[in-house]
Amino acid sequence: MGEQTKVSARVTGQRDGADSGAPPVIDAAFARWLADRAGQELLRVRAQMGHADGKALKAAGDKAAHDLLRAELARWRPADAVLSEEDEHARVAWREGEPDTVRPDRLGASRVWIVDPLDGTREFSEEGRSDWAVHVALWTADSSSPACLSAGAVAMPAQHRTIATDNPPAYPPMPLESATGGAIRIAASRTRPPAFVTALAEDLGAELVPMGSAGVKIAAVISGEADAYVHAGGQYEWDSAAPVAVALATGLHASRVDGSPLVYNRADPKLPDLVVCRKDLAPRLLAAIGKQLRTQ
Ligand SMILES: Nc1ncnc2c1ncn2[C@@H]1O[C@H](COP(=O)(O)O)[C@@H](OP(=O)(O)O)[C@H]1O
Ligand SMILES: [Mg+2]
Repeated sequence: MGEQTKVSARVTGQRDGADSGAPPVIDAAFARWLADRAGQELLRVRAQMGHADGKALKAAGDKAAHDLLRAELARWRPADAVLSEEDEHARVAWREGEPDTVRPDRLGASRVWIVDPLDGTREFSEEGRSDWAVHVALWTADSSSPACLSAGAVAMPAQHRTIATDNPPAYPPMPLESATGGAIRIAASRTRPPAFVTALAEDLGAELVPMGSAGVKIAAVISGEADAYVHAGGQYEWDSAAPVAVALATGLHASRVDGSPLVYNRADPKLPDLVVCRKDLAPRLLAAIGKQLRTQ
């Protein structure tokens, strides 16, 4: 009891000390703290620059959030590797047979932070839109967590909310409209939806809900505003790692569109498709997607 009290006091003390710069020691709470910090920085950049030059705003936001995440990870988790969308060589795949000198250090690491400093970059640059997010996930080689994602946080600062694995939202999401007879609501990209998504919606009698940011769409499934998120045609590990960590922690289904598992920290960071939904909906949705893929 005494030891327990001491540990909680230390953790609480560090959390309380966030203003003085000390973040939580527990990875999931640290992920939330970090995503929130980057989110506040993005709000500051947006307020300071305004929306007159969207291209400059996107570049400034990406850089500010990336620099903050990089600096805080180097300071508080110096032994861990990082895979970030904004790193120069992040999109380049390392292949068997290439010299070890070009192998990214994350491939031999046991702990890798997979971060997207600004997901929904396009929406960030558009005035009045709140569908953009900061993603912070921790991949751990020996983790018993699904997909080896041992922590994750998605901050949606313009919506004043953050979801994270330190306090995963309840399952199942409410309201269960599709489970009670309403049409299934499928969240999909506003600008690059899967080629088959309209035909899929027609087949299922589903309603499409266009939104920006993979994190925001998965958060919509977690909160019950949508029943599923379906994506195909291109994406990278950082676009889904953090929200998938939270979705899996709440008990939702998350997989590739062919039903195979999502795998992170691979040599090639491309992870072009996924589906996130309630477990009871997964068999029906995957069967309908399979039908579309076969007719493409
Ligand atoms: N066909 C594609 N190829 C590569 N990346 C894609 C893609 N479709 C979506 N994405 C990425 O997935 C994220 C969510 O997309 P969307 O908002 O369209 O749903 C975005 O990340 P970024 O904003 O971090 O670049 C976007 O770039
Ligand atoms: Mg992204």
